[in-house]
Amino acid sequence: MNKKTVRDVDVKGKRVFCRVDFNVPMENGAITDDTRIRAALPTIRYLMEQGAKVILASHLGRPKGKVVEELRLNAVARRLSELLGKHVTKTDEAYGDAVKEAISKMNEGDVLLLENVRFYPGEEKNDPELAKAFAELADIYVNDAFGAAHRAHASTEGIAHYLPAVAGFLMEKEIEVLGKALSNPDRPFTAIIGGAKVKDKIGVIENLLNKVDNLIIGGGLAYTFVKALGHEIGKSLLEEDKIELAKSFMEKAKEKGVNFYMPVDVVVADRFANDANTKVVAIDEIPSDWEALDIGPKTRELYRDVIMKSKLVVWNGPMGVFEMDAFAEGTKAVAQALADAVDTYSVIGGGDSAAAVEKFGLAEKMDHISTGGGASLEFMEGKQLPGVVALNDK
Ligand SMILES: Nc1ncnc2c1ncn2[C@@H]1O[C@H](COP(=O)(O)OP(=O)(O)OP(=O)(O)O)[C@@H](O)[C@H]1O
Ligand SMILES: O=C(O)[C@H](O)COP(=O)(O)O
Repeated sequence: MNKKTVRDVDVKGKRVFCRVDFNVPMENGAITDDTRIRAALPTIRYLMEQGAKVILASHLGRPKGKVVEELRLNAVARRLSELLGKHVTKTDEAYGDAVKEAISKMNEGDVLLLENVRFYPGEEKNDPELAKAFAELADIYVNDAFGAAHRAHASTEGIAHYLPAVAGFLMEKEIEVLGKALSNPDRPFTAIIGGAKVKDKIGVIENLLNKVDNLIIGGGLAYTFVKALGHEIGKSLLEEDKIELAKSFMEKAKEKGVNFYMPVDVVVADRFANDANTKVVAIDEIPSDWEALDIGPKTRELYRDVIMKSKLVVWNGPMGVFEMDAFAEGTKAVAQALADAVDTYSVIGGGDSAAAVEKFGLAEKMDHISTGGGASLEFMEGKQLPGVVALNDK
């Protein structure tokens, strides 16, 4: 990475504004998955050990510029205190006099967590005044929030214009792993694209078609491709206006010599429910009043085979409705194949695929699980991430 990192600055005794992505899933005020908090620990611990005064900032959810009580970061501060084995002070605001006062009391190695930065309308508007108010709190800016690096917000982009700005370890690792996959991949290089909608994956498929040896399609978006081939897809997900695009992707794959894999069989259901009646049918035999909610056993085997023969696999989006056990087998099979393929470097592109790997207890077996859903998608589309661009060059 051609950007400066925490290793390139002297943080001893300095106030460091460190943007992290603590946008964790919560249920009834409790954190249900603390992966993103754990992922930021190496940077936080490093800053503490180097004698910095660590001021952490994050968003949580989408409060749209207003205070939303359930989206305060109090539970996050408690969890972080437990993980660090050290009290983390939490302020009820993200800038201003009370915050400055709290920071003035910090000793070297102390950690303070600011309130949800999205409680302020200026955050998402990247308001320079808010960016300046954040910058006033610190001497150095560290961005370790890869998950929010695709957002040009005051705490992810704006602030970098007013302070020395460097990347944290998580940001560095994410950019290096995903960057290598796109610029210098070990081959055969396979991308597995699933999830709900073609619309969300257009850019990724377009970009990856120029880079991969194999492109595997699964999930709800596969059925627009199946339809494009002229098959009946019953009540399966369809984006009518993307059929032509799906055709053009398949043509482009042929031109480029990319092996394009689609489901050969599927699990169909008579309704969208875990206890629906289900059966496995060939891809050209989907009954008109049923919907395909998972890839079938032959497809699982085919995809496993491709994964096993690959040196690098990037996976984004589930193969079926994995939240329901009845339609989780396809996603599980892909996760299991990646876990079994010890010579294959596996990169999980965040979001639902990361949640699925976690759910199946296979997270430890993956080489890299991105903490960014949208951010890793945009990166794989070949876009520049504003939160990275704004950091100081080496
Ligand atoms: N065949 C299918 N029919 C309907 N829904 C499906 C099907 N296959 C997968 N899904 C649903 O797609 C959803 C995931 O799609 P989405 O595009 O949000 O995933 P993603 O690419 O992992 O996104 P993100 O990374 O932003 O979380 C899951 O909730 C899953 O249930
Ligand atoms: O969960 C994420 O993908 C990041 O935290 C960014 O959140 P956002 O999509 O609300 O900007």
